[in-house]
Amino acid sequence: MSTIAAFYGGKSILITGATGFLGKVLMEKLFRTSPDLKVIYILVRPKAGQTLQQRVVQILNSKLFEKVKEVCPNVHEKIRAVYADLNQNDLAISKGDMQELLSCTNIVFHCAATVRFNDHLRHAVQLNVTATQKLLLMASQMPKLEAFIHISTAFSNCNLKHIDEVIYPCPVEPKKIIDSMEWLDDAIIDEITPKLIGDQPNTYTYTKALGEMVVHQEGGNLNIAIVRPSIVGATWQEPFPGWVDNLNGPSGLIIATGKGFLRALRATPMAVADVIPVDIVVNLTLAVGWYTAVQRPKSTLIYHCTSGNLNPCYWGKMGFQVLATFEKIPFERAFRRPNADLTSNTFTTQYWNAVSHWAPAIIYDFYLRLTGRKPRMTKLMNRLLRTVSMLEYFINRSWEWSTCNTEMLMSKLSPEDQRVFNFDVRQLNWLEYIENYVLGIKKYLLKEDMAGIPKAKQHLKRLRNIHYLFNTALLLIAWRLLMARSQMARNVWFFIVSFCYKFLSYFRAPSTLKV
Ligand SMILES: CCCCCCCCCCCCCCCCCCCCCCCCCCCCCC(=O)SCCNC(=O)CCNC(=O)[C@H](O)C(C)(C)COP(=O)(O)OP(=O)(O)OC[C@H]1O[C@@H](n2cnc3c(N)ncnc32)[C@H](O)[C@@H]1OP(=O)(O)O
Ligand SMILES: NC(=O)C1=CN([C@@H]2O[C@H](COP(=O)(O)OP(=O)(O)OC[C@H]3O[C@@H](n4cnc5c(N)ncnc54)[C@H](OP(=O)(O)O)[C@@H]3O)[C@@H](O)[C@H]2O)C=CC1
Repeated sequence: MSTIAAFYGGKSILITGATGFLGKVLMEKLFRTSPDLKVIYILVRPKAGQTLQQRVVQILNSKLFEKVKEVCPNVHEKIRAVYADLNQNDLAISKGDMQELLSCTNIVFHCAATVRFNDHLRHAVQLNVTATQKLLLMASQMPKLEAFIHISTAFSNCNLKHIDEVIYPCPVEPKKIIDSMEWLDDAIIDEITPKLIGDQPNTYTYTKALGEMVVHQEGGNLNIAIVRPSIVGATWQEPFPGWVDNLNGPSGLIIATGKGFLRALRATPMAVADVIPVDIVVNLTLAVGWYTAVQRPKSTLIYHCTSGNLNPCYWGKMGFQVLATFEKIPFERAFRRPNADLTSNTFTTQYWNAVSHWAPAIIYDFYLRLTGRKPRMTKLMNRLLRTVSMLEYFINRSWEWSTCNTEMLMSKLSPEDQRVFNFDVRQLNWLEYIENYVLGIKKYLLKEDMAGIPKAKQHLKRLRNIHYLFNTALLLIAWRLLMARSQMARNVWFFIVSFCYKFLSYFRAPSTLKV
């Protein structure tokens, strides 16, 4: 019997961000391995016209939860969706709900965050810093609380090259930032944002670092731990390989490449692609929850959930494998054949942008206009290249994260727990993982049918022929223009033609003799 699974039995667990990518997988694993847990409270806001209950039903009816329904048929009775908006000062939790949460909660997993790199600083501070502060205040009033697990990111200190499992000081105190956001207007915040974030690449990593500092400063006597995952990718094994449901991290770019929109990327092939499967993050998080509650470490422990130092994969290899997978499992209705280059300098990037991105988009929009349709490709390309530019920072650098606490925790797990809550990234086979990732994107994100693969392959063949035809026509036109303008080109052409003629005559002569 798994000690960790048994630990969560009978517990009341509070999860923020449970409707997000990580939160859903966390909830799924909890229900699957500890079906006898008492209740999972999730802080949810209504979204996209759906009520809280509709959102919960949608999650429970998804493929991700199929196995859960087998082992925990009354799962819907064990989820309690609590109305909350972490952007509001009081988190918008009703008095009654608040009382229940305060008196019952045993474990808190704080996953909610804004993960957008370009979010306005005020909003990013509100969600990633102020909300964390408010949750800590709530946690300090929970008499039954055993552990508070805060999910941060391995990139919260990405301005450093080597990152230890410690909290690094922030140039400006989080409290001062929180206060200033209350009275500064948006225009002034926009103006000071670059100065405040300093050598951090965006408001996301900056506010996640502030969030950690808040945990450190305001955690008081709480039993807290911080988990820092790197780039969270599709599931590796559980509940099944390749599950993913949003465009974040590599997923969006894999789609853009598979559909033939993205044909070149400024990336360093030998930089480490520190991707970590979401089920590994969840397994570590649950093990951390157990260890923090049971062992009550004297200080706040930080756990790096990264792959680079134990089982590195590189962007070049990853890109190569992604492209190889498209040969076997192509996406439907591609714009062009998937084939992308990693470029390493600004000049070649601009060249490829002009030739491989803008030119086809402009030609296609011209064709759409000619056929009476609305042009859309240049707009899409604009958005894609803006997205790529935001991600470039992370695919042109490598970081070293120490993983002492994570390895220490692994050594404390029983063999059964090491199996059920496996977070040993050394066991991961990247080639297999990437193939399943691409397959997962096709099935769960793009919702494409596997039966359509032969047709998709046929479509790619047609695109390849069009490509060859287009290139041949272009070459002939260029050559014809050159011949018309340059005597030298004409001389070269006649030389080649007469050479070929002589060559052929030489072979024809003996064969005539034989006859
Ligand atoms: C040795 C030599 C070998 C050579 C080998 C050669 C082979 C070469 C082959 C190369 C091919 C390469 C194949 C592909 C391989 C994969 C490459 C992967 C690169 C991945 C890089 C990932 C880096 C991530 C780093 C993360 C570090 C931090 C980790 C965290 O802690 S946070 C979690 C990550 N967070 C995110 O990812 C958020 C990112 N999103 C945003 O910040 C924003 O959404 C935005 C991208 C800035 C855009 O914001 P906007 O305000 O402009 O718009 P909006 O958000 O409304 O979205 C607009 C539309 O764009 C869509 N979209 C959103 N996100 C993405 C995305 N990540 N990718 C693509 N598209 C995205 C969104 O859906 C909107 O679409 P619409 O609804 O249709 O309008
Ligand atoms: N994905 C990644 O690559 C990485 C993620 N992380 C960290 O993991 C955690 C989870 O990330 P991930 O699951 O990918 O992110 P998602 O964007 O998928 O999920 C974010 C969650 O936060 C919730 N949320 C956002 N704003 C509010 C709000 N105002 N009130 C209530 N809830 C809100 C969202 O709810 P709603 O559904 O209503 O929008 C959603 O449940 C974050 O802390 C992130 O920093 C760390 C490293 C990498």
